Amino acid sequence: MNDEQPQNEYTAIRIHNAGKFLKVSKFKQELKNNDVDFYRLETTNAFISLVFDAPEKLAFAQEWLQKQKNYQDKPFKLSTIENYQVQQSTYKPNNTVPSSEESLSESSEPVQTTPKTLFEITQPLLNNPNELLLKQKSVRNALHHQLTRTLKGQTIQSQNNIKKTHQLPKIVPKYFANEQVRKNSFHLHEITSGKVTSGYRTKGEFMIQKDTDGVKIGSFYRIKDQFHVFSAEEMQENKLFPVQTLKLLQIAQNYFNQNKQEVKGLLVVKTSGDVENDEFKVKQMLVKLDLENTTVNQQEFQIYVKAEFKNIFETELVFDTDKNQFITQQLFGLSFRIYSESFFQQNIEVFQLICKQIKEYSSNPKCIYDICCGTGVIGQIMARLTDCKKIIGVDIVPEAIQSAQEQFKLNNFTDTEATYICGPVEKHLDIFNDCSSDDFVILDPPRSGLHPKVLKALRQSNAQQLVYVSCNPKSLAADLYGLTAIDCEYVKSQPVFQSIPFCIKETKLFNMFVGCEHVETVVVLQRCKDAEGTI
Ligand SMILES: C[S@@+](CC[C@H](N)C(=O)[O-])C[C@H]1O[C@@H](n2cnc3c(N)ncnc32)[C@H](O)[C@@H]1O
Repeated sequence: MNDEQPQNEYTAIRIHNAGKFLKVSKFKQELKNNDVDFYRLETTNAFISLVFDAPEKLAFAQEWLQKQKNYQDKPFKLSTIENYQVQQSTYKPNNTVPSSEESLSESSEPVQTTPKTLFEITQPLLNNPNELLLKQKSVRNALHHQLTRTLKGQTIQSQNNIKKTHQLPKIVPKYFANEQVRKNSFHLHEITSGKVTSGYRTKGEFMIQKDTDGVKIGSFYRIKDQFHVFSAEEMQENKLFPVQTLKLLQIAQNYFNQNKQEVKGLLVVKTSGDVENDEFKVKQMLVKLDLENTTVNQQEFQIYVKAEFKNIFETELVFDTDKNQFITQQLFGLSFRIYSESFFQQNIEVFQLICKQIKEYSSNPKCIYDICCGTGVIGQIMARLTDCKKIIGVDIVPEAIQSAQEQFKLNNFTDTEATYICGPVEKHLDIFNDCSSDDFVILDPPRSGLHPKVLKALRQSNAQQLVYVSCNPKSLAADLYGLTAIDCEYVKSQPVFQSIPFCIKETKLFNMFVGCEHVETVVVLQRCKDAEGTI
């Protein structure tokens, strides 16, 4: 593989639909065994991209791919991008643009996008006119694929560190066995988008490295421990981060360029925005610098950037020199403190649309369960919007719980009681013991989804309605199976669920991550009438 950024013409290939048919690790191994190096390998839900610096390398990859089983009948599709230029944007694509959802079906031609820089390869849907259609398709496929496998008795596994392999269900869930119901549940005909399409990302993580070759600031896309190096132009081209984030990277780069010491670390930049106005404005930033093996004086760096920022942007810049630093985000008349360690939603505008949608599903709840609550934002917003008098929130991150508690006090909830618990929800299952049919349970887990014990506790509780907010359709499908299956052996170590299952009432998509392949899915689940899964 090339260590340096290439300067000449290259050929990039995209393998569409690869996820289903191609084992990426095997492909990489094959390339490696044959000394075929490539500049970049990017895997997304929609496709895999590679850049080769010689035609014979591309030819080898193509030939190997052609030979793969299934290639001829249900293939992954291949598209090549000739004369791909890394530095200048001279590539004029021969685009194949599907005009409707239909044309994105399995048998359709591949969708080509227009990569102008390597950075665009890492953000494959940036400026793609078919972004929304592709996202719908990818979520639907992920959900269908996982659930269909389950129905066939095959094991399904979610992408996580908790192993969730479903065993053959004893009784096929009646609910999913009904083709019509299945279709309706996942008839994801639209994605709700916001107006803001650039500069929306409230958090960026960037590697910083200074060695004998100079300063590199890059993204997390790593190949064999190398990470992509931004040029100044490429940084400008990155449409996802607010301009202040990019300026901060430049300031950091200049600073470390002038500084003699070697540096290796991670720069985390968080911003809060005000999107009630039409224009997305970055109000505050929080910067955390984790430096490894370095002699650089952290304090010096912080003071420097702070001063620069005050002058240039008049932005209040807060440093995480101690654990008590935070930035503040206003939402629905409430404010939330974001500490460096706590999660906060990446796209504030779309998050507000999600909250409004969740509100539609609730009807005067007695208690709101905010599971994986982070800074308590969803639970507190829902409590305010529904005038609910009780909140129970759980999150594993102490700073997030600290923030939730502080905010609850500062947000002037009168006559409302809140209990925030710090720890993994799977270790606090007793909170579901008192759950009643009037309560509203909101689940917003990390990408890995919920622990099987949580699903089991929910099924055995009296909860009637759940809202599941997910950023990963794979773990969502696995968890939906656990919540809706009539009777299944979840994992060998878990007892068989013998409780009334939930059924899926509605599934909605939100374009939370514009330009990237990720999408936020909100699913409403309703308790079935009986253990047989009658809806
Ligand atoms: C997608 S975020 C949602 C946070 C919050 N609901 C919000 O809207 O900002 C997922 C949250 O789950 C928390 N988390 C991860 N694993 C957890 C676990 N086992 N138990 C409880 N919380 C967990 C993370 O700390 C993170 O705050």
